[in-house]
Amino acid sequence: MYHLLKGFYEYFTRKEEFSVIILGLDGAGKTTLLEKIKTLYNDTPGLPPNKIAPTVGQNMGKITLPSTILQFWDLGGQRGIRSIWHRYYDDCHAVVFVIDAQDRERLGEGWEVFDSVLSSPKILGVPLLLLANKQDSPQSLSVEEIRNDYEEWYRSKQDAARRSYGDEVELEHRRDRIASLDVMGISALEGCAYAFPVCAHWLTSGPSTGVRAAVDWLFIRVQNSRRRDELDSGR
Ligand SMILES: Nc1nc2c(ncn2[C@@H]2O[C@H](COP(=O)(O)OP(=O)(O)OP(=O)(O)O)[C@@H](O)[C@H]2O)c(=O)[nH]1
Ligand SMILES: [Mg+2]
Repeated sequence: MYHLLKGFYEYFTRKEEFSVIILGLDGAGKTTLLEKIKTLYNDTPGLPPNKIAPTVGQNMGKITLPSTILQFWDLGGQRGIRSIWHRYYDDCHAVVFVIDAQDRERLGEGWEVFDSVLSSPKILGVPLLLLANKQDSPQSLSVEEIRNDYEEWYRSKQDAARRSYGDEVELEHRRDRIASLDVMGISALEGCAYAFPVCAHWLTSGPSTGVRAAVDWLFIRVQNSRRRDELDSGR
């Protein structure tokens, strides 16, 4: 009887684990974000920003939410390290792509890399969140400007492809994904989502809203896509 009850208890209190990969160019703020998430959700705080070095390989962090464990994989963004990203695609349940919204010079490079992630067949059905980081900096582009910049970049890429190949088929299936793309503004450094000129969320919910809102988004989206998978497989 004890074992039966224990089995029931374990079954009903078990936590499902989901993997989230954090991608983006070097210097975008991925590790700063991971460490901020650890600080906000775990008893042991993450590393302070001044102790964070460029990532050579990967960092991992886990947080526990109601009925769910999110396991984050923060992958190094330097050019040579990006070639290992695809190894994580098969087992991930969500992708976060971090853009440095204050580094206008590297936006084009960022979009090139983002676009190759977005169109990778292995993660076509996986929830994807674009984070416009460094919103604490006055030089940063807003969420709207970041979205427009990407759409403009995408349009010119499409035009170039049409001119070269007269070919739209390959680009076409990405259109839906881009149309439904969620973009959020955060400051991984401060944890806050800034609504210029002051952080509106800060006034209502404390200074950690931006990063928390991103984690909430991930929590909801991985649950929803799991339910869809269950329905598809008739469970
Ligand atoms: N102002 C500001 N600076 C930030 C923010 N997030 C990160 N940074 C700074 O950006 C720099 C790079 O941050 P990292 O977290 O190491 O960047 P990364 O994306 O992990 O870089 P790689 O490991 O090389 O791929 C550091 O100097 C951070 O302090 C932010 O929200 N605001
Ligand atoms: Mg890093």
